[in-house]
Amino acid sequence: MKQVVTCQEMKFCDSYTIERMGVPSCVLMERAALKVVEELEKRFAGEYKKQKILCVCGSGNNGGDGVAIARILHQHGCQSTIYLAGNPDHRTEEMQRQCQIAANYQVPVVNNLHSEEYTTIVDAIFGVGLTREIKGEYRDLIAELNEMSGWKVAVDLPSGVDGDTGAELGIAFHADLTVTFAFRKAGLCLYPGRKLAGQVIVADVGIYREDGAEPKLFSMEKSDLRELPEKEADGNKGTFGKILAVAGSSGMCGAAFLSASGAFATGVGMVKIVTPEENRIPLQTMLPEAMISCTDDLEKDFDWCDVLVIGPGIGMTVKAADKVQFFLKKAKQEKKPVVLDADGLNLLAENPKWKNYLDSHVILTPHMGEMSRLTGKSIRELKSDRAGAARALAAETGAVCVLKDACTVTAAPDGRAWISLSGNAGMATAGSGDVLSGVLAGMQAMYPETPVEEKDTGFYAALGVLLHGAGGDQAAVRKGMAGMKAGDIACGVAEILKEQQNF
Ligand SMILES: NC(=O)C1=CN([C@@H]2O[C@H](COP(=O)(O)OP(=O)(O)OC[C@H]3O[C@@H](n4cnc5c(N)ncnc54)[C@H](O)[C@@H]3O)[C@@H](O)[C@H]2O)[C@@H](O)CC1
Ligand SMILES: [K+]
Repeated sequence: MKQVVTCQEMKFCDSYTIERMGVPSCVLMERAALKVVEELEKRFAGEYKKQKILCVCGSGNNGGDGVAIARILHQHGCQSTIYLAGNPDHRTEEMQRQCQIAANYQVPVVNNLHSEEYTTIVDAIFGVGLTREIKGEYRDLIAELNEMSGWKVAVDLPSGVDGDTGAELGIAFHADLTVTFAFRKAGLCLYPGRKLAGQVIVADVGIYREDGAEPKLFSMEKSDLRELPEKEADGNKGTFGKILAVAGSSGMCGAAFLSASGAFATGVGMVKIVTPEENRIPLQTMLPEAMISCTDDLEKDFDWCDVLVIGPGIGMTVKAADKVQFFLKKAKQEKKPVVLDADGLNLLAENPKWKNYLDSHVILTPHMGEMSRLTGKSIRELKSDRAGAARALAAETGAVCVLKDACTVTAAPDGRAWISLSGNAGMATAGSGDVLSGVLAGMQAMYPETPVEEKDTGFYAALGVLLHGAGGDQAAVRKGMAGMKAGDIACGVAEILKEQQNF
């Protein structure tokens, strides 16, 4: 789990290091430039002298980094060239200093992008200082750079990417590699910024969080799966968790099957599916390991379980609504963990009073459409700030919000949020969310000894999202992104957990 920062937080860390700790700004810039040069030279390897590198620099400190990069490459014997964009009168003090040093070393400066064919283009136009939509000259410049051939490297952020939301502010540089400084910026984790950045390297330039501020935003990578608890050697099917999946309706038993499969993949002891009678035979045939309950004795089913999944394929009938309300109410009274998914969320949107049943024991798993119904906001608005939207719903309801999208954000009511870096486009397939609901329930069951009020439900949910994404990546390796189906994700989850075991 790594800290992720907003542009404002990054600027604060910069100025804290410079003003409070007394590290000169030009020292940080030199380190930043050296780190980018190191990455460039790794790639150039033996072909070093043949490289023709164009560093395109803006008038802020991102531009200063670019000029310093060109100068260091020049000193190393590379053919590097500077292109200066923007108004010279707007240059920061650091940028002016870098221009002067580069002039002292006679680093070539061009004012025509096409005076030569370049092997590498370095984008140092805007970094965390980008504040508004890119227009006019800068827009034309970035469009032209995107048309040029050569390896594309962005300094700190691809110019045009909003470092907080990942949005493209008018236009953005399309990078193959982004070397970002000190911390990954949120906009490099969220789409489209994540795609525009290419490979991301976080470089240590000597800027740390030393002000004692609590980090609030994190990225989750596959290596974080080591946080998963080990399976107790002396456990039994009772201690490994009993999941109740309130799922499926007439003609919709697949959702129940997939949700239960997701739960089983995480290693839970038992799964019982509460579903209409007509689903009994298909479910028992497909998944004989699951117990099926088709009675109206909901009280008994509730008492049996440790964790509930409510909603996959349940439909929007009055009967379904009664069931959802019953289980939500009981879970609130008895503090049992709940994953509320799919039609469970649509029913919640239709019954806003049910928000009284929500608390930190509940995980809401809306996709963008369900989130739009729950909040009344348009999908466009939600997509413009995914982390903000997830946090707002968590704060409003007191529940954990897993906002599902190409990059899923999990937010806890206390303001912490986690962005998952696992997963792939092949997971945008029917039933993928049903599997996730079961995986999330399984994650909550992995900590049977911890009372629900002490459980870090948000973090476990974020781990579950990461695991589901890693399972999807595994499925893509085996079946391909086009051919993989939701059931393959559940198998992938089991395989990932197998990798974690020392067996
Ligand atoms: N000493 C420091 O503070 C360090 C800064 N570093 C670099 O400095 C960058 C931040 O520098 P700055 O704060 O100067 O910001 P930037 O260099 O990112 O850009 C700021 C400039 O762009 C202008 N601008 C913003 N949006 C615009 C738009 N849409 N169209 C036209 N002009 C626009 C601003 O008015 C300002 O002149 C970081 O991303 C990083 O690359 C690194 O060298 C590490 C140390
Ligand atoms: K840049």
